[in-house]
Amino acid sequence: MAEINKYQDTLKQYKTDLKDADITAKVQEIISKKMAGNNTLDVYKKLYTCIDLTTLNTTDTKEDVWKFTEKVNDFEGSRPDIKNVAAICVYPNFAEVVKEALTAEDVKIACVSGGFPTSQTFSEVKIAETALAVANGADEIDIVLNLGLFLEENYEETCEEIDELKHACRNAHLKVILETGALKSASLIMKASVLALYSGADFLKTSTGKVYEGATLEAAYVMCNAIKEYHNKTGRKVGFKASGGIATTEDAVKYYTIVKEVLGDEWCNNELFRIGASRLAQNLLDSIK
Ligand SMILES: O=C[C@H](O)COP(=O)(O)O
Repeated sequence: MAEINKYQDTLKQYKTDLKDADITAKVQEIISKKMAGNNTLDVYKKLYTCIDLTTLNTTDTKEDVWKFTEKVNDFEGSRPDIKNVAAICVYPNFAEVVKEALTAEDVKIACVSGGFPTSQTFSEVKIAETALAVANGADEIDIVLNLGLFLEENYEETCEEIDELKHACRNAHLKVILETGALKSASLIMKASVLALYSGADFLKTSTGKVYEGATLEAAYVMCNAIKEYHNKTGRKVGFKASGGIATTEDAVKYYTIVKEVLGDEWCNNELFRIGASRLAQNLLDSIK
């Protein structure tokens, strides 16, 4: 009971009864007033460096992943005015392939893990999968919040599982995917954000890009506000990753605008802001021509 109260008490420190209509209005105001100022070549170039270049296909082969990695290698130095993507994001069984193929500097290896994309498996399996991904070269691990536990308000087990996975990450960074398309309401997204933040997440990530609706600006706004409030209370900076369905330069600039307005310039770099995307990179390059 004491443990259950611990998580309820943590949630009480944050305003979690949010009205969806208020969030939508706030997002529209930010985009209409601030987005135009971010439609610049410098922002497009920065956005390129914030991409987690993703291939998460059921049909991915070692050869596909090797070629995917070679494209990132080939980009290195081909456009001296643009730095490379932040990371290559693959299924955990391909960490080793990326590690072997990757020659581009400063590009991280990110692996989805923990029973991605559903998180519906044994904690032991999630821990083993995560530990193996890290042992095989992953610098970053993207797991999905256990939505079943969260929605039945079993916050203790929800948080303990994240904490255990954080330990399995060792020095790798942990991104916690809230799957906001399944949570839907701003209040649930805020609660899930707070619990993930207090369980050791290094990044909050919106979506898996599978089954449910991907990132929305409203979810991004709520999550960035949670990160901001958490930083004000604790001093710890946690990153934000938007993912799922982000394909155009316009989409990317919109998310950048939300991050910049809520969290400030300090968050507008690939240490604290990522976009997970399989189709965005070429569109951004076309906008920079
Ligand atoms: O985390 C990354 C997402 O799965 C990518 O989604 P996407 O294929 O819609 O860009």
